[in-house]
Parts: sequence; structure tokens; C-alpha cells
Amino acid sequence: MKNIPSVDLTDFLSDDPKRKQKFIDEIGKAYEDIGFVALKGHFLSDTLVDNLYDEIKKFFSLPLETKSSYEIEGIGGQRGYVSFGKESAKGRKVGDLKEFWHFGQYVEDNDELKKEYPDNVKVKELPKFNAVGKETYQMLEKTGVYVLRALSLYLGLDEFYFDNFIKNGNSILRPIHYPPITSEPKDAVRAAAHGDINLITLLMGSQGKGLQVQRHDGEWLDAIAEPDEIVINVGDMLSRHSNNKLKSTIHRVVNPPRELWGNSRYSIPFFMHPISEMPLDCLENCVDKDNPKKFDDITAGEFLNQRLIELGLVKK
Ligand SMILES: O=C(O)CCC(=O)C(=O)O
Ligand SMILES: [Fe+2]
Repeated sequence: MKNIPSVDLTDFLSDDPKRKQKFIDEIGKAYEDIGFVALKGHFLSDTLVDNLYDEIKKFFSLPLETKSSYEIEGIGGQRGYVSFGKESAKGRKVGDLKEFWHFGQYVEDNDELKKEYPDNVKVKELPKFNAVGKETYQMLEKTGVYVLRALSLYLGLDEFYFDNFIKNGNSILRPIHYPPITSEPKDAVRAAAHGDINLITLLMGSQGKGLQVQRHDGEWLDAIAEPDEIVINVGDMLSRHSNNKLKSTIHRVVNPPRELWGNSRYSIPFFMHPISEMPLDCLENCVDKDNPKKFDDITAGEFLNQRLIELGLVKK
């Protein structure tokens, strides 16, 4: 059974205003409620997806010594490799059972922002890894642009309101490997309950069981996508900006039952961030008598830094 609503981006891209409006209403309502959708009609081709999985499986199979040579001090894990157990969810001491890689923005036309972001890290052992990562990054970013246009219209803003905030934004593509579980994990889980930091997250690889989403009544639902779907959810930045009209829902990745401990999980979230100076102040049209302003004014850059400290990736 499917637990999160499905939407089709080709509705939004169609010339028929009724189909476009249908997409806006469906995704808007889903985000006011559960905060998650499964979306088809995105810009990832099957070949690109296959190539990406091949490359990331090859990367995580490299010797630890090689992977560790791509773990860079002083940039809060924002590019390159982050080793097993290093990140813990906000408020938790135990590290998640995962290792991951970060691809960051490819700024090609803005020197100021190019200077602000750490450079992407090249994996010498795998000649195709970086090009495949870049193409995936750009296709997910393109998908996200249209999703945010639909949400702008849903919120009563200009369709292109987010465009200039996300152009050259500080987004991150994070291929994650959850390795086989080899001994009783006690309190540790693949990914402990958390909300995402960014505007929206576009997640590849949620076709099998593992990802769970928490309903308002506290019940956990499996979020499983069809083969041609990606999962897209609201992050804390968009929840703040919309004065919590759009919900950043708590989710987690549970450990598999013991008989499946031997299987790895690979998932690939694209955390869509704006440029750091975007103000996340609650939008005027999301604040009224019945919905008073719930969050202090803050920029995206300040908010991100606070949260990276809480995740154990940046030192105070
Ligand atoms: O592995 C997954 O399916 C989801 C991971 C996740 O929620 C995250 O990295 O923020
Ligand atoms: Fe997440």
C-alpha cells in the first residue's frame, strides 16, 4: 500500500492550465498535511540513474584508506567523504549507521559565490564518478526549480519567486551507503528521526522499505516510491518561510529485520538550498490573526550553520 500521495510533474509542465493547477493543488495540499510526495515525470533518465548507482557502489567499495583520503577537515563535511558513524541526528549522541559523499554546487558564472563554496572533490580512482554526479545534481536541481515554482503559486507568490534564491544555491547531492549490519546495533539506527534543514529534499532510492514518515498522530508510515518516482519533502527552511503552512515532517530510516542485515541500502537525497543570504523570514501572506508569526527572522546561511553544529559536523 502506498502511504504518501503521488504527483506527476508533467501535469505542471503541460500547456493545459487545468492540469497545471491540478499539480499545484495536489502538491500544496500534500505539503500542508504529510509534507511528502512521490513524484514522477522528473528529469532523471534510467541510464543516468543506473550509471549513478554503479559509480557510488564502486566508490563505497573502495578501501577505507582510499575513501578517508577524501574526508576533508574544516569544511563541516560539505564536500567529499564523511565516514561511518560521524553524523548524528539533532539531539542525539549516537551516530547514524551510514557513510556518505557530498557533491556541491557547480558555480560557472558568479565568482563571488564560487569563492564562498568549497570546491568539489575529484575521485581519482573512478574516472566517471564526478561527471555522473554533476549530471544528476543538475537534473535534480532542474526538477526542484519546477516544484518550487508550483509551491510559489500555491502560496500566492509570483511563480518565479524562488528562482533567484536557488540559482547557484548551496544545494548538496548526498549519495548515502548504509552498510550491512554485522552486530547488534543497540541504540543505533540507519538514520535517526529528523527533519531536513533545507527548502525541499528530492530523494532517489526509496523503492524498498526503510524510510518512514511520522504522521501528525505519531504513527510511522512506510514511504515507498514506485520505480519511476522520487520522493520529495519539505525541509525546515521552507517550513519556517511559510510560517509552517508547509510541513517539514519528521522521518527516519529504520534498521531492516535481522534476516536482511546483510544487505546494504543506497539512497541519494538532493538537499535543495538557496543562496546563504536568502531571508527565511515568515512570508507576509502566511501570517494573520489565526496564524501568528511562529519563527524569528534568520538568513539561510545562519540557519544552516546553527544546524550543522547540532549535527556534529561543524565545531562551535
Ligand atoms: O536514506 C533515506 O532514504 C533517507 C535519508 C534522509 O532522510 C536524509 O539523509 O536526510
Ligand atoms: Fe532526511
